[in-house]
Order: sequence, then C-alpha cells, then structure tokens
Amino acid sequence: MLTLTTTLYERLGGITGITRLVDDVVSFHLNNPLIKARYLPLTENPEHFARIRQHTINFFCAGSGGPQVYGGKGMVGAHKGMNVSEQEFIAVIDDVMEAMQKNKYGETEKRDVLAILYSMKSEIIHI
Ligand code: HEM
Repeated sequence: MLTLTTTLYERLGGITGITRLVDDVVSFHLNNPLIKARYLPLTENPEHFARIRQHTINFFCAGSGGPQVYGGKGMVGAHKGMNVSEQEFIAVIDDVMEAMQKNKYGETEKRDVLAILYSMKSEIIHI
C-alpha cells in the first residue's frame, strides 16, 4: 500500500512560512505586556537580535522535520538564569497560536505545534 506522509515542516509552508511565522511571533512578543520586557533588550543589539531570530527559525524548521540545522543553545542553556514563570511560558505559546491564526494555519497544525511547545515546559520554566 502506498502511504503518503507530509512533514509538519511542509505543512507549515517550509522555510518561507516558518520565517513569516517567527517574525510575527517576535512582533507579538514585543507588544505583549506579560513578556515584552524579556525581549526588548534584544532590539538594542541588532546583531544579537539577528542571531537569535535566525536560530529560532532554524529551531522551528529542524524541529518540524526540515533540513535546516539548529546551531543555537539547548533549551536549558538558552533560558537558564531567567527564572521564566508559568504565566510567561503560556504567554509565549499564546503568541505563537495567535501568529498561526493570523497566518491561517489549520487546527491540526496549531495542535501539533502546541503539543511540541508544551512538551518543552520543564526545560524552560523556573530554571
Ligand atoms: C516553548 C517555548 C519556548 C521556546 C521553544 C523557546 C525557544 C528559544 C530559542 C530557540 C532561543 C534561541 C537560543 C539561541 O539562539 O541560542 C530562545 C532564546 C530566548 N528565549 Fe526562548 N523559548 C521559549 C520560551 C521562552 C519564554 C517563556 C521566555 C520568556 C518570557 C523566553 C525568552 C527568551 C529570551 C529572552 C531569549 C534570548 C536569549 C539570549 O539573548 O541569549 N523564551 N528561545
């Protein structure tokens, strides 16, 4: 029997769709009163900002089945010392869901991304 599978990466629109999504998420974060203080300092250093943005795009691509290689820190290393709260964690996920809504992704894709993000909770909060 022939089985056709589509990766989440493909369903997210590949590198083009994911780049658009990440840029929308960043812009939502910078306007979200619950978390903007965490991200605003990044805008003061354009090179650092560009590096984190590129890492985040590659992280999403690689994590959803794309060919890109993620070269940033692991989730514990990236968030250690921030003592991120549960509320901030949910705020980040809410922004991702809102950005997916804006870009008209389907319920299946939103559910898949939600499950992947939620699974990282213990590597990100209170560390
Ligand atoms: C599932 C949720 C999350 C994922 C998948 C995620 C993912 C990432 C990734 C891939 C990076 C780039 C690391 C690097 O370039 O080495 C990063 C950096 C960062 N994250 Fe998260 N993150 C999440 C939640 C959060 C939360 C809740 C906060 C705080 C509100 C946060 C704040 C930051 C900040 C400030 C940076 C930049 C760190 C730096 O300047 O080196 N993240 N995150």
